Amino acid sequence: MIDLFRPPWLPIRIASCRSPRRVFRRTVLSQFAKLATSPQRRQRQYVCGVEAEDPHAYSRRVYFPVELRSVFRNGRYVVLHKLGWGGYATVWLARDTLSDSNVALKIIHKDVGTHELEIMRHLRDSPIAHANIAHPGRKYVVQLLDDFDVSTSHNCLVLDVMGRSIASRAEEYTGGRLPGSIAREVTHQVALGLDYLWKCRVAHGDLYGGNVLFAAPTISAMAEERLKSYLGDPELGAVKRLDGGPLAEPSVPRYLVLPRTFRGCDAEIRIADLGAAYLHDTPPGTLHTPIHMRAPEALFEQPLSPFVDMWSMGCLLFETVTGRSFISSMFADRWSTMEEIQSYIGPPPVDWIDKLGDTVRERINEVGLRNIELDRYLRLAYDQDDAALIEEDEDDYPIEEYEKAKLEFTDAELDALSLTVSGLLTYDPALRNTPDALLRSPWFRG
Ligand SMILES: Nc1ncnc2c1ncn2[C@@H]1O[C@H](COP(=O)(O)OP(=O)(O)OP(=O)(O)O)[C@@H](O)[C@H]1O
Repeated sequence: MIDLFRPPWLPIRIASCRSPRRVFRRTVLSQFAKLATSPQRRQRQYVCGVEAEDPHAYSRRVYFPVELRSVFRNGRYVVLHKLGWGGYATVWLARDTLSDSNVALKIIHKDVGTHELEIMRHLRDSPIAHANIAHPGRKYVVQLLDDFDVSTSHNCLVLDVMGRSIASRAEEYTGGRLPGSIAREVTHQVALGLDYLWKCRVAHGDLYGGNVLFAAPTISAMAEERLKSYLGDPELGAVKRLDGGPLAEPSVPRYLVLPRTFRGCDAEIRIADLGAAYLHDTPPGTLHTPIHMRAPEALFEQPLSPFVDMWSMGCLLFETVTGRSFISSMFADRWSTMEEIQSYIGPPPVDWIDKLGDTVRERINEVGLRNIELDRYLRLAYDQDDAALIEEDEDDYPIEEYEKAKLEFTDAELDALSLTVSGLLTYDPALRNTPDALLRSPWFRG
């Protein structure tokens, strides 16, 4: 039987200074998942020389074709570069000629984008959002600057330009974590942003380090000519047909643009991507949060509530401060996640198990718990002490040394962190702290 608690990466010689588990999961597994589901595997008709979105998605009209210097909204927005792409959207850097600033245009298919637009309009226009306009967390949540129809099938959301995510920035630091003072400040800002969303009756529904981006105020405010020279010439890749024929479909652009990312400023974050957000009184049936940060009620098919965000916040706190994922098993599927959660916070409520099918129930009851208290697990993760984390496996799987992060927090600070995390990582959603209570945690008082 596969031992899900034995990190399978250990026999591999790793010379990286970053956390191997994190790097492996984020890069190799996500690339594998993307490849496995990529339509390019099914039927390839087009190729493109730059690493960018799948050109076939244009052919299927998932993306709207955009070229550099395209203009939108009667000439108000002029496209300068590309910022990225997601499953249903491409995101472009544009000059807002009315406000003389630079913005992000998220051009998204209406089949999925109307929901995100509704939530963002709620945050901009609803009476409850107006009542919270002075909330200190508002500035830490992405704001809708403008929106308009691009075509009958696509919307455009105009957003602030933002920098890299806290997760990708953390990977640049020794030990895969942000410096302590930034980690504390970032988690405080996320908690404030969550409190603002909570008061506006909105749950984010997909909170993880990849959706918390650093703000990029310098880029937003940069004068047009300076920005253009700063950006240089965008790298383009011609879209070609594999059979050598001419591009016949007007929905497929002539070229794709290699996206440009900005580091952003380490002082301020934005909670981004409200594509999975929901109003408190209309929770969804399922979550799309990465499995290793998904609340256990979603894994156990229990009803969802706004408290799923508080579980994700617990995972985010753990990960941002330690540089290690709360769920460490390499293939973080539903099973390994359920099993690993049990080893840190004990078995799930009996009525959750009772509601599962026989096979699932048997498997849950069979799990050999490793039983390591959350507080100890958190400290070992903070110390990046792999030898102690894997205990009995040590002889079988010799550990390669890699450069660890500096220890910056005192014992008392780690006590406060541990208390805060344990107030979020509980099975019963009703026992998790609200953002309001979270903000009173001594962890944030430093
Ligand atoms: N406001 C922004 N400023 C800068 N870059 C952005 C901004 N919004 C999105 N991006 C970039 O574009 C990429 C895709 O955006 P986003 O994730 O919002 O699209 P999506 O289709 O909703 O994605 P997914 O399919 O993952 O849900 C992001 O990974 C990020 O790199």
